[in-house]
Amino acid sequence: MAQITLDEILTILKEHHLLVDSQLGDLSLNFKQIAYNSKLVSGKCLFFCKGNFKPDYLLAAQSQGALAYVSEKQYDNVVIPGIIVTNIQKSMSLLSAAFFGYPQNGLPTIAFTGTKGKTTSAYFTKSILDRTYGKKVALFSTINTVVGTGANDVVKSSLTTPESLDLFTNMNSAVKNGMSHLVMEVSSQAYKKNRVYGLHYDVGVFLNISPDHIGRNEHPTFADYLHCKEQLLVNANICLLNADGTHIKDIYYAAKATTQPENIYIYGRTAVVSELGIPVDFQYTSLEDSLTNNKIQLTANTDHAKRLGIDGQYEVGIPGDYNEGNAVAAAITSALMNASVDDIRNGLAHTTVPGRMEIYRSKSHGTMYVDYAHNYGSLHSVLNFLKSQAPKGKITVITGSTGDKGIDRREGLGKAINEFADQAYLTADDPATEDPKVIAAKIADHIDKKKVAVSYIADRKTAITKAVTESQPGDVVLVAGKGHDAFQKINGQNVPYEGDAAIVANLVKGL
Ligand SMILES: CC(=O)N[C@H]1[C@@H](OP(=O)(O)OP(=O)(O)OC[C@H]2O[C@@H](n3ccc(=O)[nH]c3=O)[C@H](O)[C@@H]2O)O[C@H](CO)[C@@H](O)[C@@H]1O[C@H](C)C(=O)N[C@@H](C)C(=O)N[C@H](CCC(=O)O)C(=O)O
Ligand SMILES: Nc1ncnc2c1ncn2[C@@H]1O[C@H](COP(=O)(O)OP(=O)(O)OP(=O)(O)O)[C@@H](O)[C@H]1O
Repeated sequence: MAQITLDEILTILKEHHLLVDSQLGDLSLNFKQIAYNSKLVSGKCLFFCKGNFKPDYLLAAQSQGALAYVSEKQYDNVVIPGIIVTNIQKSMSLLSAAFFGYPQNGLPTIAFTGTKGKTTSAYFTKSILDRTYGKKVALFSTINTVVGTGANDVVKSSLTTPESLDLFTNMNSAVKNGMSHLVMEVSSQAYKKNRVYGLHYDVGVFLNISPDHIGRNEHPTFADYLHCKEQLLVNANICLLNADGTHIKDIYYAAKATTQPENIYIYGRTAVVSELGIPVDFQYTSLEDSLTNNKIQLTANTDHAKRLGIDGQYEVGIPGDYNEGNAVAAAITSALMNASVDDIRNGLAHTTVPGRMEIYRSKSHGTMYVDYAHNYGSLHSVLNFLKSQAPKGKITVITGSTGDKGIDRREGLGKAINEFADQAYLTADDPATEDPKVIAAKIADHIDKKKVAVSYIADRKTAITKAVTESQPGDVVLVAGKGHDAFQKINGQNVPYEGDAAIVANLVKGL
């Protein structure tokens, strides 16, 4: 049973130079529960005070049975003793891992980071490894959290990378449920907020980086964003890097600082990483690239890459040329986890990811795509691909941009629409406390209206319906940004929303 003594807590905190003061005396005191939300406290609990915390929460935790609290400051409104630390997030992560007996030791873990492609690559990898390990692969992704094989072991995720205490709770469940591996996404925020502090991965994959998540509540600068993402490599035994992205020099040096070159693998479309003057370990080329799928040739160039024995041709079941790179990352990662070539082949050919390049065909209208693209990098990639595949069709984009975060996305979405679309219906996408019409106007500021017809339709479903029903054979309609999200975030509330995919699926039935 999970538990932790005061002795162990203080030792860990001292070792990591986190302990300021402890008001507890009895070192054998044993905590049977840990929590950071007062609503979840039951008996013999160690309670963490973190984030936008109010003293009343601690009072509530005390009345529910908390024995002590960990905090960066002392609270005088309670009688239970405090353990005062310099960093609550780091402390919570280390103590959560210890409380559950370090579940990561029983669960080989593959972690993906990158501005784009984390979810897709994680799904490709799970699809392959599930074939090798009898569907026993746990998954912590933006979409779902999978900790076992039963229906109740799959839940919708609320964050890309969970809060540390939840992360180790889920890892512990996965181990208890007999899962063989964990595939997880690690966001830059996870490092910024120390949600994965102290966690080491068997394989860490760096997919790409482009400006995103910079602004209030996220990263102050691009350098900070890059630094946070690179922490994944510092904490991985084997590093896998994409040579085709930007900042490869920084990324490679970050990997090399803590990992032997023998355990670093680089993949890319060209034979040499020009910025570094070294060969890629794996080179891939596109053999086919259509609106429905891709075919790639994968070739190992270096000795340690050749040892994995995965040279060959692979079909990739999700369209979009950028998904070829995601598939290659998953193939190499899975080979490192001993997947066979057959499992890689079948896994890549038969993966679907909810809300990522989902295709809906109509009989007498255009072809509709529902995709999660919501910044410049992703919308550019998707539209570039769709335009190359349907050069004569009219391309209509329905999108909005989130309120209260990712402000720079508005310019990026406008630019990508301007480059490739013929028409845009701007609408709401999680406006939070902002006016979606004002957000749409910011996107529209970066679109040349002489080139692209732009209008604002407040209701997202109305905008989608108009675009889909107006489309003609050969046209492409891209509904971008929300995928299967079943809510719109408005003024702190999750307001129920049918979801882009459900709306489009229903519409095409009658067309
Ligand atoms: C800025 C930030 O990182 N905030 C995160 C943080 O919030 P917080 O610590 O301030 O917690 P809070 O929810 O404000 O509440 C304060 C504390 O009071 C406690 N409480 C609250 C009410 C009560 O009655 N009793 C009580 O004890 C809460 O449990 C909490 O511990 O911890 C919360 C979970 O415990 C997160 O939900 C929340 O993420 C915010 C909402 C969020 O969405 N962040 C985004 C930017 C994010 O992290 N995104 C990345 C993906 C980015 C990417 O795509 O790359 C992600 O990993 O998801
Ligand atoms: N390697 C890639 N390069 C550029 N764009 C990509 C790549 N992979 C996916 N995309 C685009 O980004 C969107 C999101 O993909 P995915 O969910 O796999 O990425 P993510 O890193 O998990 O994203 P997010 O951080 O937004 O959750 C896709 O729907 C697609 O439009």
